[in-house]
Amino acid sequence: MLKCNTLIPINFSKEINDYFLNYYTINQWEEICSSLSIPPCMTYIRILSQNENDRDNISIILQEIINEQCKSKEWDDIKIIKHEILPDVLYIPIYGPFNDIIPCNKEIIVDKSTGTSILRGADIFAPGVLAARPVEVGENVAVMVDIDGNCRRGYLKNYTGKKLFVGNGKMLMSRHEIFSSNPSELSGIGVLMTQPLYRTPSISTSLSSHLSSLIFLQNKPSILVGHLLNPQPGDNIIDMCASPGGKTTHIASLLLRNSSCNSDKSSDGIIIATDRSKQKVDKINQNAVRCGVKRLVKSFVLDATKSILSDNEVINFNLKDLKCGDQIKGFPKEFFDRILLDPPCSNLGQRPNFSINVKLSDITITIPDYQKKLFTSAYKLLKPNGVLFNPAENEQVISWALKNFPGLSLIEPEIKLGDPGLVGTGLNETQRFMVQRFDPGINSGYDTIGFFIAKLKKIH
Ligand SMILES: C[S@@+](CC[C@H](N)C(=O)[O-])C[C@H]1O[C@@H](n2cnc3c(N)ncnc32)[C@H](O)[C@@H]1O
Repeated sequence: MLKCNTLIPINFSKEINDYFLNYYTINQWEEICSSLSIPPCMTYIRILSQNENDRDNISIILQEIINEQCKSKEWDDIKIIKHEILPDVLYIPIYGPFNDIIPCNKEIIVDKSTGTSILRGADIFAPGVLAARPVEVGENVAVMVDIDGNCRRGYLKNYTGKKLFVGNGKMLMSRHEIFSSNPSELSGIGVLMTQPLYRTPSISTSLSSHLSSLIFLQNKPSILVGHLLNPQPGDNIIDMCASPGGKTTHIASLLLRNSSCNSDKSSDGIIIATDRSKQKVDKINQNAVRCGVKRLVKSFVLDATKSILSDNEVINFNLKDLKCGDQIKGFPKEFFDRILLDPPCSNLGQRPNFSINVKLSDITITIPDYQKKLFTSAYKLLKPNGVLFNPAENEQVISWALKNFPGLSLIEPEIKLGDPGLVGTGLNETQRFMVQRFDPGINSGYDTIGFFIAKLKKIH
């Protein structure tokens, strides 16, 4: 039997531990560090139909696929569940860890992103296999993740670098088939995960079938953002950091649903989705097409830190002149009724993770400063009475915004699924209970990635 390391808590530097211990008890922080290395206990799925009754039908189709997978892998049944509060959400439990699995003698090595997908239920696509001793179709293998990224593709010997066991699988392709072509030319499942450390159906495999136009894999707090934004017919909405478009497409679906009684299609409203490169904007477009909301989504390349038109530029501005996919200069001040600002963050809350490389200065200076720059643009683009959503890095950015932008205030969220904001971060007691925090492994973060949401209104 091979001796294997299994998942261990994320190890942060002393300065990062000390920083977070200002806000969490030791027990809470240890729980967060352990939870970051394991998957959440649910996979969330947003249904793409605007008709909530379709959730039942989609749930039946999905359940059949899940039943087939469980049968073929000889697992107990796994039941899909309807979310009690979010009407367009289904979720599937992730069971584990199955620590009693005995690793097979032969092993293959996969990269970290493949390892992460395995822990969330995926089988292994052939390009994800980094190395293997000679192995044939049908053989069982232990699947190990290359933690330091040092394993060369196609390595033939026993890899002795740092590696972690994520389960056993069955080869659907031989070593020869996997390594005789370029990864870009390879496709299909190379290894079926028969005994993963965490057990849940592989929904991404199903996505290649007709289900891709019915469902969208998305984390629960991200789906919550769309519901809280609650787009209304006639609204001018912008999602300023939108790619790949998960939240944009959800907002568009909700707008379609909210406009369904409205026969005048020209007043449905509009969602502008911007990101900083053409490639990222193309991705938003692809998702808008897949989700059936292309009619409402106009996407452009725009640096959100420089998105306000000068007085001269405003004179010639006409939204209808802008061509989807183009680089644009920005928008007039106070142009939007609702703004979603989902800025880049430290990704500290993503899970599962094998290691996290983040510096304290990233969390306390670099990222908040960048978010503040983006926030300043968003504030200027917002109409008086407009609503701004900011899934920011943390409470400090929101507390800074409340002090620096007169007329801005937090709004009580209509749906609360998260925990209050942290103590000692600049928000007062009332404000703390108006933001929502999801900390991996703790209370509301038990079943999700880490996340933070604030809903603000510009009163004047
Ligand atoms: C957290 S992701 C957005 C995820 C997206 N809202 C979704 O739900 O699918 C942050 C995005 O911000 C974009 N971004 C970063 N800086 C930007 C800038 N100055 N202008 C526009 N987009 C920017 C990144 O390219 C990235 O796609």
